[in-house]
Amino acid sequence: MQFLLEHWRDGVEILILWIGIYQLYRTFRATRGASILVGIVMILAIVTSLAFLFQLKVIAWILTRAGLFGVFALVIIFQPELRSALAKLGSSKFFTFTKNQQLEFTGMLADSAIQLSKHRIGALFALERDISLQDHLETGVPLDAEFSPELAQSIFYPKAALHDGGMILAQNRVAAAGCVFPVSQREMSDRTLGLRHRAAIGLTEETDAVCVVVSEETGSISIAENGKLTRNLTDTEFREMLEGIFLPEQKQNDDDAEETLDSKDNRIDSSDRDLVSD
Ligand SMILES: Nc1ncnc2c1ncn2[C@@H]1O[C@H](COP(=O)(O)OP(=O)(O)OP(=O)(O)O)[C@@H](O)[C@H]1O
Repeated sequence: MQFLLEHWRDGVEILILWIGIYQLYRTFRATRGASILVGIVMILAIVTSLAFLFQLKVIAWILTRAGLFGVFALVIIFQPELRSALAKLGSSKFFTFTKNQQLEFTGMLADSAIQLSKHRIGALFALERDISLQDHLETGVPLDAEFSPELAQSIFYPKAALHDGGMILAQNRVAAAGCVFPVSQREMSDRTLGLRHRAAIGLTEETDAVCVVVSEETGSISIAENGKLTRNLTDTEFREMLEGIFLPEQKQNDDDAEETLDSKDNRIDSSDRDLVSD
């Protein structure tokens, strides 16, 4: 009891630090700087342990003094992530969308891409996830507008001023249009793949964004994720894939419901067979 009374503050401190470090890790784990941070922490941990183990006083002294510069270095390395985290603090990133809002947005995006495809209007959408697309947003025209299929159609209409380039969707809103994305430099086996599709692959190689491409030439719809392009999706496949990415639970429920129906059908089928054989 005496021990608890004396040391409860230490426990609270450890808990606060643990929560803080875990939240930092969660914020940065999906970013490009995450591997750099892990590398720096590992090197620092090894060198510090060696310095204290072998009583290397000068190195230990340098490490303690270098800590301050280390903080500056981290601020510079994580500048894009910090900037977007601060911007999101002021906006609504911490506001999580309800399932219904997400379902509505995904449905609207699917409707929009299918409409564009029917009219053979070329389009490129990039959907921001954990990694900020701020750098790419700055290559285009910031909009911060509510998304609607009509707006997408007006923007990608071939004679419109912003039809060239990609549209960035962040927080279920149109963040910008006319943005230039990095074109994938990977050796493509398919030489028919033009710049719009390669830009979708390039952006999803560099970030965790998901891209939707509508081909002007063929009207086909493709989705790029993690640098992989899934092409020529039918309307149903496209809707299902979008749902699978943005509403995995919803998709799972739908699949389960379908499976239950299928198994019921199978049961009916087998009983029918019995009837026939009898
Ligand atoms: N780096 C880029 N970032 C964003 N959009 C781009 C980029 N490069 C090209 N685009 C868009 O792609 C259009 C050119 O597409 P291109 O015909 O080369 O590609 P594609 O993949 O064959 O597409 P489509 O099937 O629609 O013709 C440009 O008009 C421009 O709007």
